Amino acid sequence: MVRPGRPRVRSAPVSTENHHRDAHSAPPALTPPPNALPPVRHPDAPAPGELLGSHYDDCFGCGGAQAHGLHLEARAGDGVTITAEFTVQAAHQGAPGLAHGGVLATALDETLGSLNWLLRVIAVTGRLETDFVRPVPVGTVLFLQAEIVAVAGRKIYSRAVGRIGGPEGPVAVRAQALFIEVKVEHFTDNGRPEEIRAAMADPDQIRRARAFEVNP
Ligand SMILES: CCCCCCCCCCCC(=O)SCCNC(=O)CCNC(=O)[C@H](O)C(C)(C)COP(=O)(O)OP(=O)(O)OC[C@H]1O[C@@H](n2cnc3c(N)ncnc32)[C@H](O)[C@@H]1OP(=O)(O)O
Repeated sequence: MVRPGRPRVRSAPVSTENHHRDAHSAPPALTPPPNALPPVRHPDAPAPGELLGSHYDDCFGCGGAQAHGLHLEARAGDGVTITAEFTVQAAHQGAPGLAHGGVLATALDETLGSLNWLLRVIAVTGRLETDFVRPVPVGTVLFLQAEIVAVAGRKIYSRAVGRIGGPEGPVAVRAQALFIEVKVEHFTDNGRPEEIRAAMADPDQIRRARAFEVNP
């Protein structure tokens, strides 16, 4: 019998690739190749415990000039690790009272991006895979821990976890990422000229360099 109403949705055959991975294995593009090396902390990297501070005032992730930004604060850890925190604000909602998934992905991206400062290389996100494990209410402090796993040429493999409330809190989000090292021209050739000019004109050499994550 054919029933009226909405057409039935037939499911198309789906690749089984992701279903056969166990919970801890990375997909191929996020798995360091055999020639990958352990990351090396730059000798001038911030000391463990030191706040990294915002790299750019207008950064949505960490900048102070973004009223509705995350204002994420990252702190260097031991080795090539960092911790970071941000408080979910009403402006970050997706569903009522809950953080938007894209905002949580931004927090992971920003945290993982900040990690590269410990290597002192300029790198951008090539791939970011996120697992959303539990909902995150407005008002929550999301506590993030991130580490670089390996480096292969220009490719930097890293991962992060975000917990509710603090380092012992329940896991809310996880991510694995591949960052790609770039030259400063990546920004100067592609960014809108007015912001590039303003950043380059900053007399504070360190701030100017960090706007593009350049080794000062
Ligand atoms: C306190 C201060 C901190 C500062 C904290 C700063 C935080 C900043 C915010 C967080 C970071 C961001 O959001 S950054 C913004 C979001 N990201 C972007 O806008 C990037 C847009 N994409 C691009 O511009 C480009 O696709 C690049 C640069 C990623 C790659 O282009 P390319 O330079 O031409 O390099 P290409 O030859 O294609 O790739 C080099 C190698 O990487 C691999 N590769 C490249 N892309 C991918 C990919 N998506 N997935 C897998 N693999 C990839 C290639 O296979 C190749 O491997 P092999 O053949 O060598 O093996």
